[in-house]
Amino acid sequence: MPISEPEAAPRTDGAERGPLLEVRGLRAGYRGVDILHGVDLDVAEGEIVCVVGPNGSGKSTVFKALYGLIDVREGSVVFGGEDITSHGPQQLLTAGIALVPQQPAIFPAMTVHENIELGMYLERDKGKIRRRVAEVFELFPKLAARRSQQAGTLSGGERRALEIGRSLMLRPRLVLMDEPSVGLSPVLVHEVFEQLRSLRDAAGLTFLMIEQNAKSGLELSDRGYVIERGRVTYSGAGAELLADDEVRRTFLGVGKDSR
Ligand SMILES: Nc1ncnc2c1ncn2[C@@H]1O[C@H](COP(=O)(O)OP(=O)(O)OP(=O)(O)O)[C@@H](O)[C@H]1O
Repeated sequence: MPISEPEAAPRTDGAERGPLLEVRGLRAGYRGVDILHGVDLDVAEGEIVCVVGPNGSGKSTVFKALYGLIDVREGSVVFGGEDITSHGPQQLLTAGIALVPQQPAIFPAMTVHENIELGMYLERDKGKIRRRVAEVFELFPKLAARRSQQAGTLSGGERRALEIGRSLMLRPRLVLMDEPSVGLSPVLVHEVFEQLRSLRDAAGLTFLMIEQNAKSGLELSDRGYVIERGRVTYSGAGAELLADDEVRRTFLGVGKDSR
C-alpha cells in the first residue's frame, strides 16, 4: 500500500525487535507535582492500543509527556529502538510519530485538498506533495470526492477523517489520537473507529489513542490500558477488559452507557 512504498521509513519487525513504542516508569506532572507515578505501556507495530480511565486519571498527561509538551521527570520512551524521551513535537514528527489533537485543527475556508497539503507545509518538492496527497486520497475515498469542497462544510466525522488524513502526509509509523470520539455522534464515532481499523489493515499503521468513551475505544482496540490516579491498574486485550467485571463496574458503569 502507498504508505509503505520505498520513500517510507524502514519498518522494524515488532516481533523480533520488541514493541514499536516502549514506555517505562513514566513519571511526569505539573509545577513540581507528579500526576503520573511510573506508567509502563507498549505498542507493537500494527496494533491499535487504547488508554482509558476516569476523568482526571492522567490520560492526557500521558500524551503530553509522550509528545514532549511537559517534562518527563523519570522513566523512558523508546520508539523503534531510539530513545525519544523528552523529544519535542518537531523531533517526534521527524522520528515518525504524528499527533491528531482533540480540538479540530482544520482551516475551514480552505479546501479539503489544501488542508491535506498542509500536512507537508515545509516540503518544497511539489511532485512529492502531489504523490503524498494522492496516497492519502486513496486511503480516504470520501475525502477525495470532496477535495474541492471547503473544509468548513464537512461533517464532524469527515473533519476527523481530514485531520487523520493530513497527519499521514509525513508517513508516520505511529499515530497518537487524542480522544477521537469527542464531539461526535455515536454513528460518527463508529465510522471514525472503523476508519482507523481499515487504515491499520490497509496501510499497516499503528495507533495509540486515549479515550473517555471506554466502551467504543476498547471495542475497537487490540489492547487497552486502564489508568487510575496516574497508574496503570489493568491492561489486556480490549475485549478482555470489556468483559472484566471490575473494569465494567468501575469504568463502564454496569448496565449504563460507557460515558
Ligand atoms: N496544566 C495543568 N496544570 C496543573 N494540573 C493539571 C494540568 N493539566 C492537568 N492537570 C491535572 O492533572 C490531573 C490529570 O489530568 P489529565 O487531563 O491528564 O486527566 P484525563 O484522564 O485526561 O482526564 P479527562 O478524561 O477528564 O480529560 C488532573 O488532576 C488535572 O487537574
